[in-house]
Formats: sequence, structure tokens, C-alpha cells
Amino acid sequence: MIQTKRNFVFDFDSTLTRVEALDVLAEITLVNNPKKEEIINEIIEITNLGIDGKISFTESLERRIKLLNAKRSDLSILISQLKEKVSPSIERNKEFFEKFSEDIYVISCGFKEFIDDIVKEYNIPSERVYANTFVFDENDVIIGFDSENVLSAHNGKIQCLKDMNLNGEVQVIGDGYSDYVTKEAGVADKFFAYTENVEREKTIENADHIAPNLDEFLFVNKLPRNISYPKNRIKILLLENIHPDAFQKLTGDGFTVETVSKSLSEDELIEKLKGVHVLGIRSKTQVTKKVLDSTKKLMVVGAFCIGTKQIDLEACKENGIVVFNAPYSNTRSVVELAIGEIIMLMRSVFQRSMELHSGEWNKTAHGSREIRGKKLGIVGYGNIGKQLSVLAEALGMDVYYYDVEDRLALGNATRIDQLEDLLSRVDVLTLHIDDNPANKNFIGKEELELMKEGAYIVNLSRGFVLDIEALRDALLSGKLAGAAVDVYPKEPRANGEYYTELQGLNNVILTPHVGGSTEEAQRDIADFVPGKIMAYINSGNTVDAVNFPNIRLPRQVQAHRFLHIHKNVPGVMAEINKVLAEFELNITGQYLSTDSKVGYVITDVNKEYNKKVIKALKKVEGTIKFRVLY
Ligand SMILES: NC(=O)c1ccc[n+]([C@@H]2O[C@H](COP(=O)([O-])OP(=O)(O)OC[C@H]3O[C@@H](n4cnc5c(N)ncnc54)[C@H](O)[C@@H]3O)[C@@H](O)[C@H]2O)c1
Ligand SMILES: O=C(O)CC[C@@H](O)C(=O)O
Repeated sequence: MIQTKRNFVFDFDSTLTRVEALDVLAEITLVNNPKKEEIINEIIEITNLGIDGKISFTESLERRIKLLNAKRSDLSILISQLKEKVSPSIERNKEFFEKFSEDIYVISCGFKEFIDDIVKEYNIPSERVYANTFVFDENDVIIGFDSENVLSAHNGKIQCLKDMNLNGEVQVIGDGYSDYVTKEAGVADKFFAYTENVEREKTIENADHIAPNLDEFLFVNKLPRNISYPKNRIKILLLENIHPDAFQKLTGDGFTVETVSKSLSEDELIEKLKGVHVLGIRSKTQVTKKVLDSTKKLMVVGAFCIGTKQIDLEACKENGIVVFNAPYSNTRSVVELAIGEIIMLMRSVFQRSMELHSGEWNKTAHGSREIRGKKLGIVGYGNIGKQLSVLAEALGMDVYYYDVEDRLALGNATRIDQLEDLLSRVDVLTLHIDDNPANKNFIGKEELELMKEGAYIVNLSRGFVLDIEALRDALLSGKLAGAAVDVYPKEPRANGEYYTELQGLNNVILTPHVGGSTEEAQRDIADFVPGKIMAYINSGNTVDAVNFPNIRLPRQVQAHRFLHIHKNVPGVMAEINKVLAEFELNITGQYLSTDSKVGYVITDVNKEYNKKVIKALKKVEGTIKFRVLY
């Protein structure tokens, strides 16, 4: 098939570079001017008026040059600064500029005196740069521009392209008015709105295609690029009010992110996940097998919390979907709330406060005790249990704990081998066992009966761990003196009305699953989980994945990386290696990790290879997911 010749016409300011060059020049020339800020703002305003087509370009240029008061010597400073401000995706795709140099032009309403120097590093010679030129006076001060140049006039790019009379298809890539009008005028066949640096509504409206970076432009044009898949095409859905830092971090890396403040039902989730590659949730969204089997593109689920029982981890694995969580980010927050609640319960603070709120003054020491010297029983001596142990001891409590695993006692804490012994010994019992379904009703009627008369209980783990009805009876009968409950057997998907049998009981603190809901914890989670997601998407690392073989990969240097997830059945690896051998690939590294169900093999190969190998690898029997990274 004969491909029509394509001409790629780039704008300069805010497209090839991240900035408007004349704004940078203003910063240089006005450095010691007391009215600097005022003048710069005026220049920016004039630039924008010109870009949006609200004043003629000639007028915009004249007014800016007058305000600039620049000299020839300022231009070399400008050039060195602009070299540092090339758009990131332009910088990383030098190969395209090398291979297609004959077809690339710059048409700019800026000035050749600085553009030439910047773009020659991208293989674009001065002859293919169409731009204005300055006029200097005898003291080398810039006093104007060559008004004969078509680019100094309104709609100059249209005239310039007409005069160039290029053969073949003309694609214009730019961020403003002067670029998109070329399509309207019939001198460009396609207009790409380039939004890596600025997004202008009108430019987007008038575009055939939006290119958030050069990767996207190269991808749609099937041109060589230095990244396997434009990141803006990777769609991330974040549910349940995940801290905005996660959005910032993921969009900052180039992904397209949508946020929804609540969790979704199974059907809503199935619908919403169409075309989504990464899902971020907290504790409320149930990611069931039905949901997972319905998704075509999902690669990662990020649990922006500790618990992962809301996710069918096995079904994720079978579908080649990697799951990450944040195992420590909210530990401290839960511990602080537990400590606070233990004090509040033992001092009947909520009781006193409720009374006073309703107008009753009840100054009494009855049933109000210090926590110093009291016995604290921790069930589940994991990350939270252990940290609570240390802080509670520092406050003078005697700590006892029970765990199904061998856990080293911290400080002076005492390990108790039988739950029953712990229950009958302690003044306050606090639950921190994990969300294993086997822990359902772990503390029920019988266990509560074994507790001391007038003891307290705190549950910040999972709602199903504590039998709520049995707790209610124990509180009403006076067996227990109080309780703090943060988690419930059934929790709603969104904020709103809620009912629990514990409402209205004396000395019962009820909180809506906020143990981990602090600014600090949420910010930390919003840093930790996206870090893991990005490491997997960008390089294949699965370190800390909760359902997948963990692999920490070395950096990929000058290589293409094949990521192959397959069923761990005999013969798959042999078949993969047979295909790699048949295509005579130069393998620079191979890494394999397996568990009983899946194998994850990563092969780094030299960049030059027969691309048909990709199809062959996808066809290997037992393949679950395959992708290429570079
Ligand atoms: N309320 C909140 O907002 C909130 C926040 C964070 C964590 N959590 C929950 O807190 C719990 C603890 O979190 P973590 O990070 O300390 O978990 P972890 O996995 O570090 O510790 C859990 C400990 O419980 C032990 N355990 C499990 N089942 C047990 C049983 N039947 N008997 C005795 N010990 C048992 C485990 O061996 C482990 O040592 C989890 O359920 C988690 O989901 C709640
Ligand atoms: O913040 C959440 O949604 C859950 C908090 C907690 O239960 C967790 O599992 O980390």
C-alpha cells in the first residue's frame, strides 16, 4: 500500500516548548524593573488576546515588543533557558524527529532568532523553520519586526502554508487560534490540539484530534515513539472519595483519571469499568468475580486502605489483574483513635457530654476511672495491635494480647495463649484481627459472657467480627460498661441515613468507619498506592502485590519488555521460550515468578526484533494477559 506523503507542521510556543518565549524574554529583560510584575501580566494578557484571536496578531506583537525593551544579548540567555523548557513528550521522542526530519516543519509567529537554535537539536534545519525576524537598532535593541513577513500579519500561518504549497497531507499541531484556523482555511488537512502545556477551549473545539502529548499524536499516526502506549489512553477510575493527591499523582504521570465520590453497585461497576485499566477503591466497593469477568481491560485494582476482602483476589489473579493495598498508611490513625476511645469510655465522657448538651449538669466521679494500671487486652497483634501495645503501655496500661500467630511481645506486653484467659483478665478488650471471613462473630454471646463485669470493648477491625446483638444485650444488662464501635456488619455505600441496634445506648461511642480517616493517613495512602500502580503499569513491578507473584525488576535500558501472565500449568514456559528462540530474539534479561495458579514472566529484549513475535506470544496456550513495554 502506498502511503500518502504526510507533512507535520508544528507550532513552537507552548507546543514544542512548555512556555511562550516572549514571556520568558520579559522575565529576563525586566529582571531589575520595579514594575516587572505589572508589565509581565500585561504581556501575558496581550499574548492570550492574540492567541484567542481577540486582537490582531500584528497588534499583539507590536505591543509586546515595545513592553519588552530587549537587546540582542538577551536572546542568548533566552535560548539557553528555552532549551531547558522543551515539552517533555517532545524531548523523549527525538527518534521521530530524526527519522521524519524531511517531513517536519515549524511554523511559528515567534522569532527565528531563538527558534532555530532550539529546534536544530531536533533535526529541524533553519530552512524548515518559518517564523518572524526581529529588527534591531544601532545599539542592538529590538525595536520591531520584519513587517513584510507574512507571519507578522493576522492569519499569517494560513498565508505561509499557502505559499509553501506542500505536497501531500498537511497535519498541523498546535495550541492556539493561529493553528486551528489553518484547517478552517483549507490549508491543513488535519488539526491536532496540543494540550501538554495549555488547554484552550476553542482550540479543542476546533480540533480533529486532541493530543495531550506527542505520544498520542505519534500513536494515532502509527509513527515511531519512545513509549509503547500513550499514558493518556490508560484510564483510571477512583471511587469512594480517595484523597485528591492520588488524582494529582496519577494525572501528573500522564494517565486519564476519573473520580467518583461514592462506591458503586455491582451493575453500576460493570458498566463504569468498560474501557478502564485501573480501578481504585476503599472498603465499600465489592469487586466480585462477575465484575472482574466482565472487564476486558482491567489490569490493576488498588485498595486505598488495608483491607482487601472486598475484592475477589482469586478471580483477579485468574484474570491477570494485580491488586495492591496500603498495609501501613492508616495504622497510626487507628491506634490513636483506639487510645482516645479507651480514655473516653473509661471516663464516660460521651455520657457526660450528652447530658450537658441536653441541659443537665452531672458532676460525678461515679464509674469514671483512669486508664493507668488497667489491663488492656488486644486481640490481633498485627501492625495495629502492636503499635497500640506500645502507646498503651506508655500511658501506663498493662498490655495482654492474643494472636493466632506467634507474635513477638513488644515492651512488657504479655502474650496469652487462650482467648478465654484474655477475656476474663482484662478491663478493656480491643479487636484488631484481620478481615478473614473465618473471623465472623469471633466475639459473640459466649465470649462476652467470659469478660469481667463492667469491662469495655472496642472494635475498630471489621463489623462482622463482633456479634452486634450479643453486644447490645451485654450493654443493656450492664455486663459491659461501654463500647466503642467503628465498623458494622452492613455498611452503606454512601453517606446518608443509617441504622444500628446500638443507637441510643449509654456510654457507647459510634463512629462511621473512620478509624483510618485522617488527613495524614489518606494522604499517605494516596501516595503509596499510586506509587505501586505506576510501578506496575510503567515497568511491570509487582512488589507488594497482595495476590500476585512479587517481582522487583531492574530498570529497562534500551530494551523492549515483554510481560507475560499465564496459567501456571506445565509446558507454558517451555512454549514461551520456544517462541522467543524461533524469532531469534536477543534476550537481555528474563525474570520469572510463580505461585500455584499463575506465572509471571518478564523478558527484556533488544529493541530490534521481528514484531510478529508479539502475536505468537499472545497465542501461547495458557496466556492470561500479555503486554509490551518500552
Ligand atoms: N476502622 C478502620 O478504619 C480500619 C483501618 C485500618 C485497618 N482496619 C482493620 O483493622 C484490622 C487489623 O489491621 P492490621 O493492619 O493490624 O492487620 P494485620 O494483618 O497486620 O494484623 C492482624 C492480626 O490479627 C491476627 N489474627 C487474625 N485472625 C485472628 C484470630 N482469629 N485470632 C487471633 N488473631 C488473629 C493475625 O495473625 C494478625 O497478627 C483489619 O481487619 C483491618 O481491616 C480498620
Ligand atoms: O478507609 C477505608 O475505607 C477503610 C479503612 C480500613 O477499614 C482499612 O481497611 O484500611
